[in-house]
Amino acid sequence: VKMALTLLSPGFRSDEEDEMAVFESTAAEHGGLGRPRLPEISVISPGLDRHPSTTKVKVYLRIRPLTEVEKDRGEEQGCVLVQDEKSLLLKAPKESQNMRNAERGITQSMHKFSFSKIFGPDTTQQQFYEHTMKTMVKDVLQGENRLLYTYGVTNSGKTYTVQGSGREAGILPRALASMFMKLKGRLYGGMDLKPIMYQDIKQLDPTEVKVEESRRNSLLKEVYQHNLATQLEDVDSVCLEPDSLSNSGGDDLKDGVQFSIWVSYYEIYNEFLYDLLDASPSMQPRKRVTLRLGDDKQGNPYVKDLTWIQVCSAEEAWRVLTVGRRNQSFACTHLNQNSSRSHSIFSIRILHVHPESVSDQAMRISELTICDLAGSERCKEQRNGERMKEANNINTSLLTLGRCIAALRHNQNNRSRPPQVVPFRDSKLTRVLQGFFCGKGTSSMVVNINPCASIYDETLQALKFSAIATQVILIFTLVLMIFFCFGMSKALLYILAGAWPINQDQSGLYSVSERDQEIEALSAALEKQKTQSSTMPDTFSEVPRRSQRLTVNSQLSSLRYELDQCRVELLTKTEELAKLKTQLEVPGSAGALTNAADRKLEEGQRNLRQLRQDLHRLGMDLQSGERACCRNTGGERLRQALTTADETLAKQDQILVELQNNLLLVKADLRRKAETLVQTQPTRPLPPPSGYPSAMPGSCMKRGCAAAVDNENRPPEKRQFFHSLFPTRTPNRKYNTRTAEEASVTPYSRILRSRQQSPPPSPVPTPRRIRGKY
Ligand SMILES: Nc1ncnc2c1ncn2[C@@H]1O[C@H](COP(=O)(O)OP(=O)(O)OP(=O)(O)O)[C@@H](O)[C@H]1O
Repeated sequence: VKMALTLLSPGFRSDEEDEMAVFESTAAEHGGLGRPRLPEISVISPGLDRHPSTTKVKVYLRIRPLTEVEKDRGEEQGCVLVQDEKSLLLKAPKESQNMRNAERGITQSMHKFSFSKIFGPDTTQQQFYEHTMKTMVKDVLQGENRLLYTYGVTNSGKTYTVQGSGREAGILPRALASMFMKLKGRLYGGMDLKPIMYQDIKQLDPTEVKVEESRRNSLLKEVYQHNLATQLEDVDSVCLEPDSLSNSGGDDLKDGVQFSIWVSYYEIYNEFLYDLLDASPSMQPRKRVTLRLGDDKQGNPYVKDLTWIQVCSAEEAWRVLTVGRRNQSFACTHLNQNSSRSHSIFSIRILHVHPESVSDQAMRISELTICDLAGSERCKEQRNGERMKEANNINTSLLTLGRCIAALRHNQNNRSRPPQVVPFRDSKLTRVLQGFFCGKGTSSMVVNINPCASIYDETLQALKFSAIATQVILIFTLVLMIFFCFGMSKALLYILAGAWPINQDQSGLYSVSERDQEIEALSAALEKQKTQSSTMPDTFSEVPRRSQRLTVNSQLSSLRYELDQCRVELLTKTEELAKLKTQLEVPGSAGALTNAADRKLEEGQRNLRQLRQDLHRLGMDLQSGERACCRNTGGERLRQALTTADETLAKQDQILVELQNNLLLVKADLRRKAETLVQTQPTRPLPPPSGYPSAMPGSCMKRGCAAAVDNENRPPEKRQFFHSLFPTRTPNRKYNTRTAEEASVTPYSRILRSRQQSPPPSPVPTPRRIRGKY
């Protein structure tokens, strides 16, 4: 932590570092978590005053105390540690997602953030007002434009900060009270001058004045008619505590100038704009008329047909706000019973009137806008479809705001490069606030957080988001805006005439040469833009239609939300990585040593790579060898099976041959016996055995026929086939060449001989059957 603080101290930091989120390794070096690769703390600096004179965005942090309910629940709050008035340390609680990620080495478990000023849980409303809003009120009365917006997770104390609760008035009623206190005796009595459009003033005719009067009266009456609780008992008495009364007079106001105060109040709900001061009695809450955005001749955005009410005291102004609150969209979410589901924007316009002068030019207009943003909340936490849709829209517009601020910051930090398009048109919120980021005035951001451990992950995201909102210097973005709105020539005219619509402080920031450099850079950027625009659709002049925007479904919004969160995360990580890289560079002689070590390491790595390649090759060879071996083994098995089958077949063949030979012998024996019988009984010839061809008695052809039958019963082709397969087998011929004596001693011949006494057998079908089977 000490090292991190050292890094943050202005004396040790480069300009670039100031703009970037940085990391510092601390506890890891002392063996804290034992993860050497990731530093334990991420240090994120959202809005330090690098150049106090040019800083335009102040980022305040307010930590609210635990509510009674949260205390009863035993909520831990040790995860939020205020180190000093500008530094905050977040320590991930055990059960948080962040801690789980840290344990996996994906992120850090501790994050350090810096702010313009941190307000702890004990800060009173009065103290908060003194350090944030008080100067803004003064500036606005001097003719400046100021914006303050609150950002944070739902239930983090945004509405409490802006409006207050009970006797604890927030910055808005305090600002109103302070303003009217300062303007005592300096209010313009008439109602004939009214603010319109972006920042114009209209001279009303008597009829229009009457319309304005009746509108105002009916609105103020509503508080009594509907018995609306004003929430704050008596604005004047509550807000103006003794210390704020000191130096509250309007001594610094210009002589002879009178002031006419007008207020407006509207909300952006689900990307629709609603006038919260529309007092039409027939108006049903569900059938509210949506307001549209328009551009004036200079291209400045404004809310069309917005109700502006002239107020003559802080109390009147507060009543107007009370009526507006009645119309605002609230709902019960799982985190807040009375959660604002819309961004509410309360504007106070001050007309600086010279009663002596009849010319409008002599008049000036300034504005204080306080925007209570809806709370960011994870969509997946919402169980109700309507709440889910709201959360999507809230997150989308908040992230567009973040993208705009990031783009503005990028353009400021990279002036030599072509500027990024600032996506003001991507949401209603950024569109209506655009002026404050582009030259109309300055803005401040209040980040509200709830210290409960159970909401740690959301709080961390909100703080990371706020880290993008750093300094936005007006002049550069104003040049850009004029380029986009009026074109190059007019912008140059503005510059050359020295007629920037900026205040004294800002015009003193840049020298003529710096201005020239900017013009050159911008000219180059414009040229590039022109060439691009010839091939691409014009994204600047085409305003997306509302109907088109409405078609974006909630799933898409959710995805965009996730994506933008990832972008924020990526941005932070990239910056952290850059910082780490610079930290890893070793200076001097130690650097030479490390370089040598690095070279050796590289060499070792090369060798290792080579070894790995070799190993890989060997592995491949081994695999193919194994495959070949498998093939060989299979073939061997097959060969063995074939050999066995061959042997079996050979045995069968032998048996068959033996049987055939025996059969032939039997036949020959039979024939001999038949001949003997014929010789012994010449007058009574025996009939030939059945199955033989018709015997021709006494014919010698019968013997020849027997030889033919012998030949016929032999299967030479089959024997040839087996011979080719098993060349070592004994040729059958050997059996055929046996002598009659040899054959006569075979078992068959013995059987046949023993049968000589029995009736002649009928063996003829047997060889046929064997032959057929064979
Ligand atoms: N500084 C504080 N001191 C005491 N109580 C506070 C403080 N800040 C907030 N609270 C209390 O915390 C609760 C939530 O605050 P609040 O309604 O202002 O939150 P929120 O951020 O506006 O929520 P949402 O975005 O949902 O509207 C309220 O009960 C409020 O009174």
